[in-house]
Formats: sequence, structure tokens, C-alpha cells
Amino acid sequence: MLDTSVDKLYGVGDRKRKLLEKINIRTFGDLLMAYPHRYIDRRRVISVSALKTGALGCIEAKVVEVQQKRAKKEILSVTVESHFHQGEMVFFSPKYLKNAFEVGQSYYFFGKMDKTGMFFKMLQPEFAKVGTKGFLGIIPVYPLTAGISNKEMIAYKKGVLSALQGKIMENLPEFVVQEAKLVTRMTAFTQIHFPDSAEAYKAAKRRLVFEELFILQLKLMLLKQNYHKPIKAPYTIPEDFEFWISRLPFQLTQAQKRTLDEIKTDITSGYAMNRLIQGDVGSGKTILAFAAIFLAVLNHKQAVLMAPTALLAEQHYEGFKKIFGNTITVALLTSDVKAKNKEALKNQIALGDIKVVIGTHAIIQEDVVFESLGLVITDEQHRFGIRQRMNVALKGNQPHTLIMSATPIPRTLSLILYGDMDVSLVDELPEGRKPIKTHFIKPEKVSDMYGFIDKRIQEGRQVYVVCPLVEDSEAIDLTSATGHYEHLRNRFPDYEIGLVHGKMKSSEKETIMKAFHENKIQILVSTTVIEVGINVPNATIMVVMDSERFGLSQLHQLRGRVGRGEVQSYCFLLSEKLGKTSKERIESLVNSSSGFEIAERDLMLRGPGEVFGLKQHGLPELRLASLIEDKKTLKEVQKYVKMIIAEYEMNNVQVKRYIQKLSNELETWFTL
Ligand SMILES: Nc1ncnc2c1ncn2[C@@H]1O[C@H](COP(=O)(O)OP(=O)(O)OP(=O)(O)O)[C@@H](O)[C@H]1O
Repeated sequence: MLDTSVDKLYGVGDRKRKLLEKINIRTFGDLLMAYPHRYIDRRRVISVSALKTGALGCIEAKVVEVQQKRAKKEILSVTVESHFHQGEMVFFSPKYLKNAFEVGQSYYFFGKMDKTGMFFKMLQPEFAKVGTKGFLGIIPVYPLTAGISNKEMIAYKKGVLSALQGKIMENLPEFVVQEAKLVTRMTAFTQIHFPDSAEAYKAAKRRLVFEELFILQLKLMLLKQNYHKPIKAPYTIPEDFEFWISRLPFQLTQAQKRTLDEIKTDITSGYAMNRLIQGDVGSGKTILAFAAIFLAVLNHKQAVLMAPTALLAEQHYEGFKKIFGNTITVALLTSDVKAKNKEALKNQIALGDIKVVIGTHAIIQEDVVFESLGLVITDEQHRFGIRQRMNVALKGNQPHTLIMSATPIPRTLSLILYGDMDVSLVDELPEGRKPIKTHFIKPEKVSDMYGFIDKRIQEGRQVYVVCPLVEDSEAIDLTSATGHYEHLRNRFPDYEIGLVHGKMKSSEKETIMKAFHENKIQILVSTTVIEVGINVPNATIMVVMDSERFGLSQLHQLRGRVGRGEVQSYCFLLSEKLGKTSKERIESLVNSSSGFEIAERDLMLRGPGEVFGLKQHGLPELRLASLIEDKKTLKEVQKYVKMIIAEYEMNNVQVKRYIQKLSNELETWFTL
């Protein structure tokens, strides 16, 4: 029933159907789920004397005279009386409304009051004869498109609701509806559009938010189930591996050890690994990825590591070669690799001569074929999304998947974004790291800061300077990387200064980054291209220009580029214009070094859409639910979904049948 086309509805012809399609309404279900974006409370009729000038309200008045007048343009003036008050209702479409009023008849008028003494006036009020059903009440206001009025939309919603009366099936398990004290689906749809009271609206909204989150969560959990299939050849952990670990230049932290144990358990378990490694900036995730790759290779499988940028892929590639030398064949595959080379590499990959492929997600879009892909690692998953991670997973015959994310995601949200995965937390920094000293720098202190930087460079350290723009712009008064690069060259004539930004060719960027890695460049001016993952432990100062322009998590990421060695590091946040909220934001950064705390705050200040880009994750947009405001409901939902999945695992027939029945709704998102 919900998928009935809207043109089956009375009043919706071809023209209206096309207009509705423009706002993504094609079926009865779409109509029901296009919720009001606000409501007008028109439950009571107010006396003219009680309605103050400027206030919105509904009055009752008798029409005394109707006149078509010409002021600046043609208007319809309706003279009315209400007790001892006389008033004028003014309309700007006189022809259309000419016959709308009967003299002597009383009407409701809803509009903004304008009073002078005993005389009152309303411009373009909504109106209806006294006693008209449906005029008084809580009135929904819908997002519209030109050619469809709110009144029409209301009529469509009423039409659908009455057509579907008694035909909308419950889509939540009965025990959940009861235990969570939810209203039925039918009641919820009716009351969300035409609430009888504030309480009824709240109950309807809670039910629909619950349902939305429930389906999403269930889908993700089922996805996880789907991964959970036995694989042909479980890996073994050869002694060579343990020997290699013991020979690393550093001791793994407890958190790294724990995560590595979890990885080992996964890949030897007989099931495909599907794990997310979440670690704060600099916690040492890369070595864990390399360890997993080594395990795959030792088990005669190929492995792929995908990074979000060419720069990062290159860094991983260099890092990999440094650790493994020539013992493992590895290829770098980014969009920069020349077509001819790429073909040759692809051939070798297909033959299994190359064991490890490191590159950008370009790899997954192209037709790379593996001889025997056993492990897929994605660095910085949040840029890729669920869909992509499945694409690659499908390339191999159930490869193990590992995702590394440096964006600390609050737990509730991570269950949504990564609900289909097991999670390891690397919540400890390597020993000897000193907390980064973060300071806010006022304009008058900038020259002191330069003095400080000068001294550190003389001690052999390096500096990042991040700017919000690539080039100067007349329209936006912000520091540009190119402009600031020139400025710093004048300020520090004795040092080598480099510049990288997104508009440069990758090969140029790589050359500069290489020079920075080798300390041939002391100050690196850049845009946020260096935001994720760049690792140059000798760089100990991060300067962020116009810091108010960046999100908190982004600033935390930027700050994480320093403090990666044992030397004391600093982060200087500059800003000329600092409002109250941006000041609060910067202060929370100065006071906290935990990515999780900061992400939680960022989420509160900017919302998840901004922070994580839900769409980029391949998740559907939530219609009513908010991952922040509805956190409590989300937790409740998660509790029930876990119960259902547990039953599912135990082959509970009823649960299986329920999920089967729901499959259509579940399929609306990504297909398995
Ligand atoms: N246990 C350890 N002890 C000392 N140094 C370590 C340890 N583990 C990793 N490192 C070093 O710490 C630095 C940061 O590690 P890595 O680049 O893996 O961080 P990350 O977790 O990927 O951080 P980001 O997300 O910021 O890129 C590297 O120079 C790495 O060699």
C-alpha cells in the first residue's frame, strides 16, 4: 500500500505528480514520510482585545462589506466586525477572492494582528467560515515546491491517511512496541501530521524516530552477520611473525598489543575479520596495519592498503619499504601512476607476483584483479563509506577487512557508522610522548611566536603552518597558503620554506613532502592537505592561521601532526576575529587532548552531518531522527536490536520470519 503511486490520490493529476516528484514524493509512503517542518498552533480563537499587535492568532469576525480597491495596486478590502472592534482584512489577489466572502457571515481569520485604538487590520490572513472542520487545530507546515501550496499538501496527507486507514502494518516487533511504550505506526503517522495535542505529537515523533533508528541499526547488524561466514582457510601465526614483532625498533604499547591480539584471534578464527581500529592521532595504527599485511603474506595471500590521499598512500608505501625492504613485493597504485606502468603493475597483481598493493581508493574504482586477495585495509574509512568498503570486500573471496580511523567517534555514533564491525580501540599513546602545549595567539603576540619558532628551528626542529585558502581572494579575507608562503620567505630568509596545497600536481606535492621528511625544508606552509595521517616526528610546531575557520575535530587532527616524537611539541592557534562560540571551541581544544572528548563537543556544536557527512558514509539521510538529540532513543534501540540479533543467531524462527518480512524495507538502502 505504501508504494502506491501518488497519482492514485484524488486531486493529483499529471502536473501535480511531476511537481511532487521534484520534492522526491512518488508514493503514498513518500507522502506520509515527508514530515512537516513546523506547526502552527491554531487551536483557540482569541478575542481581538486579547491579541496584541504583532502577534499571530485566530480571531472570529463578521463580514460587513467587501470592496475591490486600488491603492498602490489592486487589493480586496473586507470590512469586518468583532464585538466592539472594527477591522479590515486586506488581500492582494482581489479577482481570485472576489466571491469568497458572504456579507453577514462570520469567519475565522488567522494572521498577524495590527491594531490602532479600536481599529484592527490583518494582511493576507488565512480564513474559513466559522465552524469549518479542520481549520482550528495544530496545523502542519510542509516543505513545498512552486505550484503546490501548503493547503494542497495538507489535503494530500489527509487523503493518504484516510486511504490507508487500518492498512498500515506494524513494522516493529510486538514486544518492542509494548516494552518501549510506543504508539502504533498508524497513530504515529496520523499524529505527526495532524497532532491532537503536544503530547500526542511527542509520542508520534518518538515512535517514528525509534523506527527510523531501529531499521538502520538492524540493517547494519545484519550486515555484520552476513560477513560472519566461515572461510575456507583460517590463517596461522607463524613464528617468523613473532620474531619480527620482537625486532621492531620500539615496544608496542599495551593498546597496540591488545589490538594485535584481537586481529590474530579474528584471522585464525575461521571467519572473515571485519574490524575497525579506532585510535587517536599518533597512537600508532600504521604498524598494526603492516603487521596484519605481514600475516596475510605469510599465509600466502595478497593484501591491499587504501589511503584517502595520494600523499598518504605514498607515505605508507615508503614506510612499508623501510620496514620490509625487498622481502615483500609491493606496488604503489595511485591515479598518478602512468597508464603504461599501471597496466604492468596490474598484470603482476593479477598473477600474484605482487603481494601488497598500497594506493588510493582509485584502486577500487578501477578493474584491479587479484590473484588471491586475503586482506583489505582502509585507512581513514570515514572518507569512503560503507558502500565502498563493501565493493572492495567483494573483490576477494571473503577477504579479511580492517579499517583504521583516526576520527574518534563517540560510541553511540560509531555503532551507527560502524555497527557492522568489531571495534578495537588504540587508546594509548606510545611511551615518552609529552602532551602538546596548545596556545591561542592574539594578533599582538604573533611576532613573539615567530621569535619562539626561530629558536626551535635553530635547535633542529621543523614547523607546519596551515592556512584556510590556497590563494588570496578578494572576496574572502583569509590567509592564503600562497600569500603566507611569500610572507614567511621574507620573515625567515635563512630557512627553506615549502608550500603544498591541493591544486598542485601530486608529483610536486610529493617532492616537497619528501624534502620535509628529510628536513631539507624547515617550514612547510600548506592547506589542510596535510590534515590526515602525515607523519614527520621531527616537526614539533603546528601553526594554524584563521583557526576559527576549522572544525574542532579537524583542528585536533592538525594538532596531531606534531607531538609524534619525544620532543615537546606546540600548537599555536591564530585568529583575528573570535566570537564567543569560536572562543569556547578553541578553549575546549586548549584544555583537552582527548580526541573523543573533542569529537563529542564538535558534534554538539556542529551536528553529525557537518562533522562526519552522513551521506559520505553511504548512510541514508535520517528524516526525523537526530543522532545527537535522540541519543537516548538510539541507546534504547540498540538494546533491542542486540536482543533480536541474539535470537537471530540462535535461529529463532519468529525472528527470522520477522526479518524476512522486513526485507523490503531493509533493502531500501544498500543491497547485500
Ligand atoms: N609503540 C610505539 N612506540 C614508539 N613509537 C611508536 C609506537 N608505535 C608507533 N610509533 C611511532 O609513532 C608515530 C605515529 O604512528 P602512526 O603514524 O602509526 O600513527 P597513527 O595512529 O596512524 O596516527 P594518525 O592517525 O595521526 O596518522 C610513528 O612515527 C610511529 O613509528
